[in-house]
Amino acid sequence: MFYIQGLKLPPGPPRHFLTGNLRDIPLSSSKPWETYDQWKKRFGDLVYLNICGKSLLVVNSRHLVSELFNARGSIYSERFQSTMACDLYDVRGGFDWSLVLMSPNETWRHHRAILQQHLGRTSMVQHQVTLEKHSMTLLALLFHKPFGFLGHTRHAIGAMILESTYGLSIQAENDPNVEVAERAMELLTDMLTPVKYIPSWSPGTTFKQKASELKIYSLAMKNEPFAAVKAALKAGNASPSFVSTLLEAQASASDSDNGGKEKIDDELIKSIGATIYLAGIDTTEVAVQVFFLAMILYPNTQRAAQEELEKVIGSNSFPTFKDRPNLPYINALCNEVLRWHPVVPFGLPHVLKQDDVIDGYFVPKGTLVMGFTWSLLHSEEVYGSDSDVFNPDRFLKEGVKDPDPAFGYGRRICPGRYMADNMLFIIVASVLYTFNIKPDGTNLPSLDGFMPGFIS
Ligand code: HEM
Repeated sequence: MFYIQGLKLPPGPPRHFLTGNLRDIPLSSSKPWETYDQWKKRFGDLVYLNICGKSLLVVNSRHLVSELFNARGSIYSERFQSTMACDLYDVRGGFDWSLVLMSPNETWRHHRAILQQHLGRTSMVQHQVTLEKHSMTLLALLFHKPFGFLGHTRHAIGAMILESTYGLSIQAENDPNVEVAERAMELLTDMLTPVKYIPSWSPGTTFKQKASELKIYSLAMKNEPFAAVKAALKAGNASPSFVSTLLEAQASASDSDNGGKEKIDDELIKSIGATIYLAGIDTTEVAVQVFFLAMILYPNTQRAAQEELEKVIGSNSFPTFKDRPNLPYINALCNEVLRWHPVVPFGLPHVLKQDDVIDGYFVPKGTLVMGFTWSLLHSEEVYGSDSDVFNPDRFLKEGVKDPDPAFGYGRRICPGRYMADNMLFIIVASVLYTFNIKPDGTNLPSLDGFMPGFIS
């Protein structure tokens, strides 16, 4: 037992000499949340781990995530800096322009404020035509090559994001902007798998090469689509988009006194534009994959959703956002997708800025604090004893809690959540209206196929 400043650390599994709880972490499990859930049952709402000297706190209740990330948000909103293996070769440096990794400083606040204007609930109306257009393209692709559904949905989400951000039309294949962004994402994912965080991991030449390649692609991902919008504006043929609007605001601010407003420079516009793709593509794609999986495993739910679509939309048109208020079951189904298998099951860790005391326990500065999203969204008290079952009906009941924890916590809550919700809705409604989703052959897919990592 450890005692610091006269107070105990929160409870957790026994630690080994030097490595702490390293061996307890289920790094290669396809269901790591099961281990954390057992710890929750054994130790309670706070579980403390130490991985080779690094403190990790897992928070298991809605009450405590709200207390820490909201009420004490001023000290629970940092992101991890240095100390990780990836920093040795500047992987972080490759993306330090993105607000996802920034400390909560003035620059981060400015980036978030601009992003929230573009992606806030009320701004969604301006993106919906684009989202509807790409959902129709998705249907055509699915019709011609149904087995390519994973690639088609990723392409549709990428096109939705890139067109609303840059106003660029995306080619069906070999689009240069998509290729650059995809390579940057591929390298980043490869280098940030959990195994890379283990200090015993030994950096090698391949890692160094990938790190320098990542830097090149992360810059290209930021610069190239931005340059295309600038050129289109100059030529007078830019489609309206987030970036074109910001560039126009920038031009009008430099023509006049900007009244003390914060400056919108090229670097800021480029960084926010690329962050939208970086943070939005994999997350939304996984949510759509969870939807396909659930529809295969729960055919009665699929039928119930299709019956609602047929009743509300009839047979003469395809679903649009105008239909949304009349589709309670589809909305409940989208919520259930986010709840049943949360895309980021452990949340993105926040870092504690200074020593703190929680419920009489001492928590040291620098602790990585994770809201255990999977557990909050599978709480039997909140969602009932069948919380492991995919059942949209639970969201039709009065007073049931939304799956908000799926989008993180406090000051760092996902600013793209309304966009994600809109993309998920239009894809779910359009696909279910048009197709039956069935397994290939008689074998049902297994729930063991989830990949360990931040995004699962
Ligand atoms: C189903 C889809 C999505 C899920 C489940 C999701 C989930 C999350 C989570 C868990 C976080 C971490 C929040 C925290 O630190 O507590 C996050 C952050 C973020 N998300 Fe999303 N996200 C999704 C889609 C999107 C989209 C479409 C965008 C952009 C259009 C986006 C932009 C961001 C950004 C910029 C951050 C970083 C915020 C910050 O660090 O201040 N996300 N998201």
